[in-house]
Amino acid sequence: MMDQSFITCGDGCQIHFRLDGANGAPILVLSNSLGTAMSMWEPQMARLRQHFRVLRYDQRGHGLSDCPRGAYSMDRLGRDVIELLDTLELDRVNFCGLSLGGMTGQWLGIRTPERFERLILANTSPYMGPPSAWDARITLVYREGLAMLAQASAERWFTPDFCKERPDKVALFQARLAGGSQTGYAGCCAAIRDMDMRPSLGLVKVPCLVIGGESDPATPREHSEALHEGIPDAALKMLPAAHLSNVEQPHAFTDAVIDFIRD
Ligand SMILES: O=C(O)CCC(=O)CC(=O)O
Repeated sequence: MMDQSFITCGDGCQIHFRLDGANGAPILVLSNSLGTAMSMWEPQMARLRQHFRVLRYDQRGHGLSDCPRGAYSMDRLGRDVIELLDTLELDRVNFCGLSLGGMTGQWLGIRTPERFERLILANTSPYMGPPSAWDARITLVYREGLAMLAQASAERWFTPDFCKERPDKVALFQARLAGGSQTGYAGCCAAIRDMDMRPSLGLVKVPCLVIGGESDPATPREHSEALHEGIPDAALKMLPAAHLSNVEQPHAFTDAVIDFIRD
């Protein structure tokens, strides 16, 4: 198996993945948010690869992974990870996901806790209703395209101070969003729309670190607190950031991940 390649999932969808770091080091899987791709983890990679064999993948509908038409589900996004681990013959791993990636992480913690040593659930939520808001976003994406979302998304992803200080980074993430697949973005919106993991959080029998953003308008503090309170073995760390806290606070985010897994 090459360090960068594709697996084919049970439904025929190809998932793009990449491995970095020393063979034999503990495995850390990184799962991206809506409208990004594995490149969102660049701020973490220099340090994470010193400690872990890092397995990044593009969520279906994003990056180089396939973008099947229609509504995706959290069940399907979770199975993508399990099929990736099975194909790479990885029995037990650590997992860190942000937002959509963290929702995938919750599904994994509920359904397949035996495959995970530790879970990091960043800037995420067990429920992001109302469903009508997601239907409206899906309609907008198909009607207007992803570039239309760039301004509003940047305002949820980054604080005003960060936008002033790092317009280059903000522009990069906006360009990546605009260059993504409408079909894939809309498919993942449907998975979030149909998700409600609140009743099942007690089944997450894996030690978790919940990371929240103090200024995150997409998944605000109460969402992080709901995870912290609902998952039996969870710690909470709030960072001074908006939604993409790993980009806005790269050092604090990376420290939190390394400290939690190596604890
Ligand atoms: O970021 C995600 O993965 C889902 C939450 C969301 O829609 C963030 C945003 O673009 O506002």
